[in-house]
Amino acid sequence: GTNRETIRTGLSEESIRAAFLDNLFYLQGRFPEVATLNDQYKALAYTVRDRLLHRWVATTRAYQKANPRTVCYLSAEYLPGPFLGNNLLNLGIEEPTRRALAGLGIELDALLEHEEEPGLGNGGLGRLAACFMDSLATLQVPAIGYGIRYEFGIFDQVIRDGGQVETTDNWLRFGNPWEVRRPAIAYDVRIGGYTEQTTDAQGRFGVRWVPNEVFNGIAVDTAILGHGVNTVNLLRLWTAEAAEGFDFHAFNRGDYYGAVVREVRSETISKVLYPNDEPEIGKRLRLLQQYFFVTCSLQDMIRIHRTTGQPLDKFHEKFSVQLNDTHPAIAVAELMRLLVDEHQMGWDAAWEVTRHTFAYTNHTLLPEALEKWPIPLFQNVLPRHLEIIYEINARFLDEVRLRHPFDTARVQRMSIIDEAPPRFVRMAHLACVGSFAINGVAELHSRLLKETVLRDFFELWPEKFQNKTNGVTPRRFVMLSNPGLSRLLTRTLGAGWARDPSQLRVLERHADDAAFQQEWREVKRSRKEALAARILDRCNVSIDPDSLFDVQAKRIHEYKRQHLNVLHIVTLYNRIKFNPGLDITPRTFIFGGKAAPGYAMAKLMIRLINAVADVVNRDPDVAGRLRVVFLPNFSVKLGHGLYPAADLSEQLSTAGKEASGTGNMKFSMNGALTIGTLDGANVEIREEVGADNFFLFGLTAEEVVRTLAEGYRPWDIYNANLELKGVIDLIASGHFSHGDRTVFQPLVDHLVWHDNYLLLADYAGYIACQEQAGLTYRDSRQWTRMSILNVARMGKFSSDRTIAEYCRDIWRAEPMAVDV
Ligand SMILES: CCc1ccc([C@H](C)CC(=O)N[C@@H]2O[C@H](CO)[C@@H](O)[C@H](O)[C@H]2O)cc1
Repeated sequence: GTNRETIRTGLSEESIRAAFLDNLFYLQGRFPEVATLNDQYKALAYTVRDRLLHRWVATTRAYQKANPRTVCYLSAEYLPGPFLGNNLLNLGIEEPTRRALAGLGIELDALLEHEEEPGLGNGGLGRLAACFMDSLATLQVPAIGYGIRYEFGIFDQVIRDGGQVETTDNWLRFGNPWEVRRPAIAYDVRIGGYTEQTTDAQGRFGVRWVPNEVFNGIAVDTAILGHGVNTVNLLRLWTAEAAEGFDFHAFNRGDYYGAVVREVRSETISKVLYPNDEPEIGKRLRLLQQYFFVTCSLQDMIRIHRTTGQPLDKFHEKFSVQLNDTHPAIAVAELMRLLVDEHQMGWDAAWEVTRHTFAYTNHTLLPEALEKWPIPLFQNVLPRHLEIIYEINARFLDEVRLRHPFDTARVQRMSIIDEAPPRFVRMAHLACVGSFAINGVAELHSRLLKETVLRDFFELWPEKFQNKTNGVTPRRFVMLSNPGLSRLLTRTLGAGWARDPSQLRVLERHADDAAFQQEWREVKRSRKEALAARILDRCNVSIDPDSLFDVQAKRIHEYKRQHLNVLHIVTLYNRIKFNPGLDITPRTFIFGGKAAPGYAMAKLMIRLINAVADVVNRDPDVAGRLRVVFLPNFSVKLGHGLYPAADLSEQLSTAGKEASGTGNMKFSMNGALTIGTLDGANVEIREEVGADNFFLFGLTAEEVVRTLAEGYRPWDIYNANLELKGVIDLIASGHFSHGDRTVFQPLVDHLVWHDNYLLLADYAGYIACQEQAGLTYRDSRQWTRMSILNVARMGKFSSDRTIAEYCRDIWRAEPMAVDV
């Protein structure tokens, strides 16, 4: 006789079971005997969603009442991962739910496995946004995440004949129980057209923008529940629709295409995620996507602000808006347009509000990744914004000239407009001029930003520059992904570590305790066995859980140097071929990662990994001492099984190229040791865990610059290092490509003649460091000690610490408890 109340909100096994059966019947129209896996999953998802909803409503009500300062995160990408497991964890009902379902003969893990994840991002930047949303809610900071609800996310990767094949990510085919469509929250999005001067009744000059196309942005909301709190923050993603859908008149004229063309054109805006993690110049749809979600988000913030009754010139006191890289940077011009054109604010007053509203995070130093839009395209899509940007730029350059008279070169370098034909809008410059804070995502990266790509801006505004070293949420990446480790930590330290990871330090005193070490190894072992089972099932490759699991999982990119990892594998292979009795530490090399579809060298790197795997895995001389696996379709969900099972985490980027990295943190938090360069957050991980507990190799960022500046000749290294020459020649010989010497020629040629990312320069150091790691692994007492110390000292890399710093130093936002 559970009453209505508990069926919707009860957290007990009984009420969850009752609610599940209720939803299976009333929402899925099924009874248990005929329910499909998807029916069961949806019924459970709605059951869990119900238990979020009253917290969601309570949070919204509390925010309306208290009108707190609110953080708005503008990101073109979010990689939240599957929701069910994380919501069960944050509600603290995983066990009662598992029992409730078991009572009906249903495996919770089967439903967790069934869930499609929203792949609305490419990699690090998108996942960081999701970790930030988890920490903002867990720290009870009022926040809204704004983005795009792509109908098709990052492609699904299939490996066919050793190569990557992209297939459409139809993640919404079964619907999405976690989202709530808000048709009443819709905004006009104007595109193209022209502008004209106007004078209003009082004779005041203004500008009218006459667009040649208008469509709508509709809000689709997802609840983001914090861990162990009542706070539910909003992830508001915009979907595009035609202002007027079906054109009946066209239909009556028999012009059926005409009847639907507007619908099709507008829907295209939020149809698909751009699968590249570096910009492609001049993609009109990409600019449309960026403007689309920015204007809907700013219009939504202005609507919320007006409900508080506060005047618009206090907008920046209500909202702090973070620009997640330059992708939303058009927001600086759009807020000016809304304040000046739509709300008749004077330019100066509007600029005061704007420059105190935005803060900008840079996520990459790669020059080719800094977005700039050709002016003709910009003029065509956003004519009014171009005028506003010209005005912002004119006033900005006046300030630069004041500070640096006669320094025309500096003025040209700093201008938001790149005068090189066809002339471009530099989005990073617009972001810097329109923001009160600019930050990098790791100490080294933030320093290099000030010394290189944003040096001029640092010299002009040193007070704007900050560092905010990235972090990851320990909820998804330890508690959810590694419950065995989580239980061992809680039994040893109490449960406080999940909310305050600095408590992990207490583990140091257990690092040499034999019994604890044994438990520690069993936790890792069980995850390695689970991953081995998954790899056997997915890739039909059997791997030995006793071997050293050596893992590199991240987007495929030359600066991340997956091919340096392959050079090590072929080196070991050659050593075995040369001396079959060689006593090496058995290793299993596991790769995961997608390549941008248009990035030929990255796709060739995937081909090389699979080609080497084919040969090494069935070469009798190797006799199982080496195994190579490319795990297809790396995603947040696949990461759940990978991070806890790794012994060694590969962080091989050329120093100065990886802004931070976040996978490095997830591996280390799960007890993997890191082999890496002094790049990005590796530097700080090594500082925290101790140099003795980190396998370091490679040139430093300064040495990289010097080596390239002094004229780098990889050919000489190739010829001087016989083992390296043997490795490269074997690849070039076609040994891994059925004798076909042409397949990997481009990669080999690039290495020995250009090697922009200094693989050959770092090769010898890397191989020696790997030998060290292999030897250390044999001393399991020493290895386990290092593993325990790594976890003990990873507290800094919780995204809670990162978010607390953003709140203190940039957003000036305070936590606000919510009672239900
Ligand atoms: C326009 C295409 C595009 C898409 C994404 C990006 C991102 C900036 C790439 C990215 O994901 N950067 C990664 O951001 C992480 C979070 O801060 C860092 O940890 C990684 O080092 C950085 O490569 C650039 C260009």
